[in-house]
Amino acid sequence: MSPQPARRDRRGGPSGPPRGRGGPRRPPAQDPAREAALDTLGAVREKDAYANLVLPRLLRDRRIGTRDAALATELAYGASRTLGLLDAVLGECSERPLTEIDGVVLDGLRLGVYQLLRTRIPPHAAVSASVELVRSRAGTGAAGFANAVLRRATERDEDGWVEFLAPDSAEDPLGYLALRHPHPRWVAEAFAATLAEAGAEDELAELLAADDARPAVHLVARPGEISSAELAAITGGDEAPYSPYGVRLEAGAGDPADLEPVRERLAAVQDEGSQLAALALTRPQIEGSDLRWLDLCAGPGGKASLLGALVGLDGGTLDAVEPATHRADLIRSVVKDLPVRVHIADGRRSGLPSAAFDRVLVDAPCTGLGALRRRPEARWRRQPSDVAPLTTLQTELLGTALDLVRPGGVVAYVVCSPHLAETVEVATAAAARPGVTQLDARPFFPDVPGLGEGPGVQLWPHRHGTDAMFCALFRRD
Ligand SMILES: C[S@@+](CC[C@H](N)C(=O)[O-])C[C@H]1O[C@@H](n2cnc3c(N)ncnc32)[C@H](O)[C@@H]1O
Repeated sequence: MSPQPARRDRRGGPSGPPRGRGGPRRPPAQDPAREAALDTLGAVREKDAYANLVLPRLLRDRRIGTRDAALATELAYGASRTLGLLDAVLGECSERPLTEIDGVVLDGLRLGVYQLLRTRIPPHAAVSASVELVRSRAGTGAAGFANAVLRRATERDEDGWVEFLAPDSAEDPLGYLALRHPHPRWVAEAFAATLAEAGAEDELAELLAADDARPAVHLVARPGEISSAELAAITGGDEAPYSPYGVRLEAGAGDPADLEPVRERLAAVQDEGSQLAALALTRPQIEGSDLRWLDLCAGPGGKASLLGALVGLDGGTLDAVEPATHRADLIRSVVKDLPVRVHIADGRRSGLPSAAFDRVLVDAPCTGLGALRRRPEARWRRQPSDVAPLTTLQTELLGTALDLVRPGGVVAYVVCSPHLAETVEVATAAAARPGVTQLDARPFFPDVPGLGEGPGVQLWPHRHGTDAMFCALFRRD
């Protein structure tokens, strides 16, 4: 069944106010969860803010209680993640183009459609709460418009809308899946290309579905301070399957920053894939000294903290380079009692001596397409044009790392992305340099299944429950 045509106003547009005009305002809605979610979407849209930084601050500042906080989180992160599907539904239900709808009204509509499609909130409650929210921010006329649009959105559930709006799954399977598990098409294409390289193209649906789910939180136990078994017992989590320092907590298990071992800096939040990539640098045997390690792109310090603790156990040191001052400050705060020296510098010209380091990590700036689960709005913000400048920087940073490592030493090139241009292509170009040998990284991810043909390792959310980290290892001859 196709949606009903929208009721038209005298100018021939759908009912509702023109941009920026509203009727008399009612007192603010008493709905702290939806208000916080709406303000989060507003900050993401207007200020390019990160939902997962804005919302926790709002919840704290407004002293929003646990139940409302859980609802606000579900709505703000869920709507940010599924934006492409929500806008496709709204595009069908509103005769006014979405670009002509006031931002705050559009965000209210997105939250409304999200509730209709993805929550158990009864449709009449989802519609009336969203309409009241719009009324409180944009007036009575906007509320009438929102009511008309959302009523049309109630005509189908999520499956119904996907079947109605998506391309035919036989003719355009990728386009279908990109709407079914909301991802921009170019991102789904990049994932499909990497899976196809590994002969695993049939895993795309599973990957996109995993990427569409709220991830578990992973903790890392600081080596020498606490074991993963102790950390799991204290936090009620489970020891991670692959990282000897990892603990997995249930998704939505509360704010991990409140956990005692995290407050006491015995543990930190770190995806298990990041732990594995950092550990891979430490595992290849090297001859001679092994006490001088370098993290060339270190902010905000997650891997520097793990590597600093490990090299410190043997009396060694880690140099950590980061050009952004505020991120260098974050590194300093997490490595306080570790043998780590922080340098504020561009990794390509840090002034550090060549051929001096035993092990070098290049955890390069990247598109972050491997961590879309954790950054709700990121998939819609990233653009294909972001890739080329990043691959240039990645190539330069990896080249510098290969100059800074000593003969016989090891370099790990790591990105949180499965995009072939950022992974295999950068690694292959580096391996072609004279005096550089790419190692098969798979043995340095012991007991991790599904690592493919090598020599690089690509982790996946649907296979490993980690972010889609890529790691390539090199030895300087
Ligand atoms: C993927 S993040 C590193 C994450 C970090 N290793 C961790 O585990 O917490 C990449 C970092 O590289 C930094 N960066 C950007 N350009 C850089 C450059 N030219 N040289 C060194 N670092 C750079 C970014 O500011 C960012 O902090």
